[in-house]
Amino acid sequence: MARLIDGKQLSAQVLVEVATEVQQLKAEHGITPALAVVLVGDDPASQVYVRNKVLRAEEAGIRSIEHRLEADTDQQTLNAVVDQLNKDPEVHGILVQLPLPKQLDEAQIIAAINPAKDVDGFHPLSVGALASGQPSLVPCTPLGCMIMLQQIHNDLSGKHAVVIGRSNIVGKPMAALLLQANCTVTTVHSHTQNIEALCRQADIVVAAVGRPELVKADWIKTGATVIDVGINAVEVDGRRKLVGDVDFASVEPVAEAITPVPGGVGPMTIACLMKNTLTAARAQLASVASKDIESNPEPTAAVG
Ligand SMILES: Nc1nc(=O)c2c([nH]1)NC[C@@H]1CN(c3ccc(C(=O)N[C@@H](CCC(=O)O)C(=O)O)cc3)C=[N+]21
Repeated sequence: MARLIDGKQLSAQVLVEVATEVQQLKAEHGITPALAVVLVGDDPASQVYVRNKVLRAEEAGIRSIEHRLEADTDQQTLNAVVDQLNKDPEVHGILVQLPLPKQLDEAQIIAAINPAKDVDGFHPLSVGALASGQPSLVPCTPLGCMIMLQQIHNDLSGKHAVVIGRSNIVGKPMAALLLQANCTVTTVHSHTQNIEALCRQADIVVAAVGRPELVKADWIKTGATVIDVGINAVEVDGRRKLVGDVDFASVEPVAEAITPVPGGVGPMTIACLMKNTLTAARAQLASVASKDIESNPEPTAAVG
């Protein structure tokens, strides 16, 4: 029996920590961290995400702002919304829900977000900072996965981690974080030969491809840790149900530890979004303070 890494419980712990620090920021500086979410159209996965996000923000004491735009919104209109949020000193985090309707240029919008408010960690500056080991806002899902892994491994040094999938939002930043934690990292994807054999060498498998129950028991080394990022809606006997990228029933007996779906990585993603909003609010406070010092320098002592 594998140890179950309970994302519901662990995310609740993360949220309590965030809530405590949010209260501190309010008490000491009179600042309420605020997170703005921009949702264009009505993608069903994004709807679930927005609903859960509003609930968790409330629990954390974070102010939450929603901008819902029509599915046929044009680039200029979306840019104007982002620009207004960029300039608003009372907004600390901005998240534009992906995927966007196809008339919109995702890369352009992401690059238009003020990097200081980039709580998704998708801005090119955030991506570059993570890749080069500079402090940055880290994408929420990979950050949540790292917190889950820390429950199982005190030290990830020297572990072989196989990341299945190379998306900008999960696979690539996940690989960067594992590398930062001194893992040996292999990223496998649709063009990889012998995926199963590579996975079987892994101490840690992170599955993030969006293919229902792709990873089977014979892909997994006995005693490996398995993190399942997939959230796939499938029909079983005419009912909609959520399954991961891992065939949980068959893999669970082989693994040392495994995350469930639902109740695994999903809730951690949302908790990390709150964590990033707090981090962004603090950094913005510090940056305002340093600008004040620049514009009002201490009078220099008269010499002589
Ligand atoms: N810019 C951007 N950043 C995102 O991070 C982002 C996005 N766009 N667009 C949509 C996807 C989807 N996503 C989810 C996160 C958590 C759950 C989640 O908490 N799921 C629950 C179950 C949800 C349910 O009740 O059905 C769970 O896994 O237990 C779901 C979906 C983040 N996304």
